[in-house]
Amino acid sequence: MNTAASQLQQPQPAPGPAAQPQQSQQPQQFQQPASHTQQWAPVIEAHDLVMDYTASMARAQAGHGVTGVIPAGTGAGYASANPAAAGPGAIQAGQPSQPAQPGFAMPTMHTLALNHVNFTLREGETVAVMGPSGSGKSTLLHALAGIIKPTAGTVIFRGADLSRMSDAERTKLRRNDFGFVFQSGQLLPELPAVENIALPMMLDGMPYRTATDTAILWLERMGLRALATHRPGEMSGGQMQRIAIARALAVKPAVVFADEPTGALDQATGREVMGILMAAARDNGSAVVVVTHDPNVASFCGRTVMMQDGRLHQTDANPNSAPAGGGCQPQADWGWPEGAEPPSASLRSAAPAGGSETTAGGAR
Ligand SMILES: Nc1ncnc2c1ncn2[C@@H]1O[C@H](COP(=O)(O)OP(=O)(O)OP(=O)(O)O)[C@@H](O)[C@H]1O
Repeated sequence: MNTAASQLQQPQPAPGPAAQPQQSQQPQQFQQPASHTQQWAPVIEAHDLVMDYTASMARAQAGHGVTGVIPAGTGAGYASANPAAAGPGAIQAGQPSQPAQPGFAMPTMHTLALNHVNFTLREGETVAVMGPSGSGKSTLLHALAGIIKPTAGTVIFRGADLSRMSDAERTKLRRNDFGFVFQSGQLLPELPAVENIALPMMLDGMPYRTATDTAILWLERMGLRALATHRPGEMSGGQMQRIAIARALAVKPAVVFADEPTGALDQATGREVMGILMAAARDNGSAVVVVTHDPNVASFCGRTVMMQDGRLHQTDANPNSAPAGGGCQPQADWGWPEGAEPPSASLRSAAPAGGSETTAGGAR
């Protein structure tokens, strides 16, 4: 990586409700890495999140807001994808919730994609979300990022309740304070790399020239200066992901949400992309939430949490990257931690009903 470019930094807003992204009219400058001493305050706090897609869709179709209240702790009244994990009174998948009435059957086979989840992300912290397919990982990420409105529960970003924001305010929040990296396909195919990176900055009001100058600096940092005028269709998967990372981080987001960011890459490229993502986020002071099936990807993060059947199970500080309690700690070379015990090893063996610091009403 270009040494000078690797120091690409932006001024960090002070944590707190009043913190706003700073919008410079100059290209970003090279600065010293951000201090992490102020990065322990919560940046996102999620309380008692419930996501019932069926109920939310029904309420939306009926023109109601999403205010459903579902009993905490048991998932009572709802089917579980894993009946053994369902609480007492839970309805098994495939069973109607009401006794059948002659001539009128209305099965409600709801599955809670989020079942009373609590989650705290601290400033600058890096967290991996793992778990089986369908366990609710992406739903959690989308709820934290304000992409979907949970059926119940609250998401607080630096003291502001997302559910109390208008759609326009939430859109602004996503644009200014959050960055997104998906598995693939997030780049606009008709724009060259430099404009793909510049676009979110321009949407935030930055003049074209300043935004593209800043984008060039990011391209240099990514080692992709030569691809500035290339369109996504002319790039490899790894190159596209590096462009996507630059685009996500160029707006100085407080939080980067990454959903399977290496899912379409081979292992070596995935390792490289994760190293770049984490180094850039660290230098930016951005917190990161990574949804992944890959324990090697999770091992880049300070902490791993495990989703199963809509519940968030135990948290596990990754010994190779952060002290207990999480936090973004730079690794020696931002490669795979050598000889690392994947955090998922212990998580995989965790009993679904084990103590959770993140399930509503559950003991830490
Ligand atoms: N838009 C939707 N409408 C209805 N149900 C949905 C929707 N999105 C997800 N679900 C359901 O919510 C549950 C959780 O899905 P989610 O995508 O969050 O799981 P995941 O853990 O991210 O899965 P994967 O690892 O396969 O991506 C699943 O049962 C899924 O079918």
